[in-house]
Formats: sequence, structure tokens, C-alpha cells
Amino acid sequence: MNPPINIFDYEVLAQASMQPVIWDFFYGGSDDEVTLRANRSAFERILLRPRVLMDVNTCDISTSVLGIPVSMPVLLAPSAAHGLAHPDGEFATVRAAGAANTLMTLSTESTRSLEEVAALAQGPLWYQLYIYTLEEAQGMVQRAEQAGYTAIVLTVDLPRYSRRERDLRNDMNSYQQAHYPDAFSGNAPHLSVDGSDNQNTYIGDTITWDILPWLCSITSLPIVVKGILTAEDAELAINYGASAIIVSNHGGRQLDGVMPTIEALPEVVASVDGRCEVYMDGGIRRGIDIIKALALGARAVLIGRPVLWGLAVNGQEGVQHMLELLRSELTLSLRLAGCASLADIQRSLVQLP
Ligand SMILES: Cc1cc2nc3c(=O)[nH]c(=O)nc-3n(C[C@H](O)[C@H](O)[C@H](O)COP(=O)(O)O)c2cc1C
Ligand SMILES: CC(C)CC(=O)C(=O)O
Repeated sequence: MNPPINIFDYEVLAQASMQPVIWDFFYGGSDDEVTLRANRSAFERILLRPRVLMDVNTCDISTSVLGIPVSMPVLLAPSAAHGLAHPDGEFATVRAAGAANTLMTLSTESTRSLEEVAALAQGPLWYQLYIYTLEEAQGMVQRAEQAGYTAIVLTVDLPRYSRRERDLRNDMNSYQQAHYPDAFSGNAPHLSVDGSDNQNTYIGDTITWDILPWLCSITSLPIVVKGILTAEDAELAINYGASAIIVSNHGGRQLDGVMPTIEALPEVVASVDGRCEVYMDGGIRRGIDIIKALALGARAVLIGRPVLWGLAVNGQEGVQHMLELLRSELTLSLRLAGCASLADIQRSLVQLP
């Protein structure tokens, strides 16, 4: 294949470069993968209403998230076990994010430790939290704060691990433990992806909204709640102390059959009504997807799988190149839509089905 010129090219090359069992873990969703597919197909039903004869000679796509400047409204979503994609793991990812002047969110389930990753960071970092025990969570939050992470991203859509049928068929757990036993253990001894190993004490199915004031009491970092899909939960998140919300369905990997995130976004944005920043993830693969999300009220988007494709194909350089492809698509599409900056993106730029 010729050198990749878009994220779908990276996807093809990534699949060719990895063991099918790893590909299935990265690519797959839960159950029938209805939501996984819907995250993409929903973008195709939203059309753009461009304006013409605007001066788009310069086009500024820089912005900020929670006051932190980033070169574009594209952040790296947390994803587990980058060591399964490339031997450099999160070291490559954090270098690429820094080179692109954007923000990386490190997963609790990273291959490398949060301190090692922070030591290589040239750009801002957020830390994504899964709560096993409260003691472990408190320790991790304190470690993240000390290491220079600037927000805690609490993932709330994984009370329990979903059924990922590809992984069940492949016996992903045995494969991972045989070949990459440390893939998920960078920050704590979490040995498997689905909680089946007996060292896992995950309490995600017992925590309630009170966890937010508790988190606020143990850290001065802002709390970003990831995995909100409804107006009701957006309201609760704000009332319980969230500083920002990520509209997310975990890339179609948790409850199957939920709405695609680009369709959930307007409801959440309306409910939040400017009281906090709202971001979204799920299916972002093109510059125009970012434009649609921003027109519907997201301040920024996060990308999950594309990072893993870049990593698998060419480590740090692959992630960097993938980000630059997205950056140039976004800039060109904005110009073609008549926008000279992100501030020019109005709700009227999109037409819903
Ligand atoms: C392989 C993989 C691992 C993931 N691991 C985590 C994780 O550890 N924590 C988390 O909050 N979300 C995790 N996610 C979800 C992403 O943060 C994000 O919500 C999702 O990937 C966005 O969809 P996209 O892949 O279509 O961009 C993971 C996603 C993938 C594909
Ligand atoms: C280890 C898993 C809990 C990581 C995750 O969030 C995912 O695979 O979607």
C-alpha cells in the first residue's frame, strides 16, 4: 500500500501489522457492535451548510480546554495497553502528542507508568481513572497530581466490563497473559482486561454520584466525567462537581445499543447550557467530523482508535503523522466551509436529519 493519506489508510495498515487477536481487542465493540457502527454512520447523516465568499486565507484552529492551550480541538482519548500496539507503548504516544501540541489522556490501564509518561511529556496530560479500591484510587490521583497531570478523567460507563465477543472467541485474556503479561500493569498490578484475574478488585459497580465530591475532596485537580449520554446525567455531573463532561459511549465498547455520541451531544449541550465545557468522542475519523461536533456544541473532540492505528504502523512518527493528517483535513474543510477560525463555526453550519 502507498503511504497512508488518511486515518482509514492507517486502519488498514494497522490491521495488517498486528495479530488478529490484538486487532479484535482494539477494533471491536460489545455484543452486536451496533453502537460501534452507529458512531460512524451517524456522522454521514449530518450534512454541512457551508458559507462562501468569506476570507479564509488564514485559518486558526487553536483553542483551549479547561484553560489549557492546545494547537487544535483534537485530544487523545485514554486507551489501555499501548504496549500491545507498539513496544514503545505510551512513550511513543506522549511524544507524538507533545510534538503536535495537544493533550494526551493516560489510561489507568497503561503499559507504562504515569510518572514515566509524564517525564517525557512536552504537552499537557490528563489522567483517566478507573476505581478498583478507594485506597488505590486515592494513591493514583495523588501520584498523577504530583507528576503534573492537570485533570482527572473519571470514566463512568464501565460499572462492569461488557461482553466483547471477539475477545471471548479469541480467548484474548489467555493470549495477553501469555504474550504481554504486563500490558495493563503500568500503574498498578491489573493483569487482565476483563477483571477475571483474582488480583482485580474493581468496585466500579458500587460507586455512585457521591464519588465526585469524594474525588474533589482528595485533589485540587478538576474532574472531567467521561461517559455521559443524557441530559439527566449531565445535570447530575455538574451538580456533583464535574468541571467538564465527555459525551462518550466508550467507542461502542460498553452498553451496546446506545445512541451514537454525535446524536447524544446536542441533548447534553442543551442541558449543560454553558455551565461547563463539553467534549465528545466516538467515531471521529475526518476533519469534517470534528466540525460537526463543534457545530453541535463540543469544545473539542477526543480520538481513541486512530491513535492505536498510528502507533501500530509507525510508533511515535505514526501517531504524529496521523494527527497532522487530521489537522490538515480540519483546516482545509474549515476553509471550504467558510470559517477562518473555530469561533466561526456556528450551529447553522450543520443540518440534522
Ligand atoms: C482499545 C481501547 C481501549 C480503551 N481503553 C480505555 C480506558 O482505559 N479508559 C477509558 O476511559 N476509555 C477507554 N477506551 C475508550 C476511549 O477512551 C474512547 O472513548 C473511544 O475509543 C472513542 O472512540 P473511537 O475509538 O471511535 O475514537 C478505550 C478504547 C479502545 C478502542
Ligand atoms: C482494560 C479495559 C477496562 C480498558 C477499556 O476501557 C476498554 O478496553 O475499553
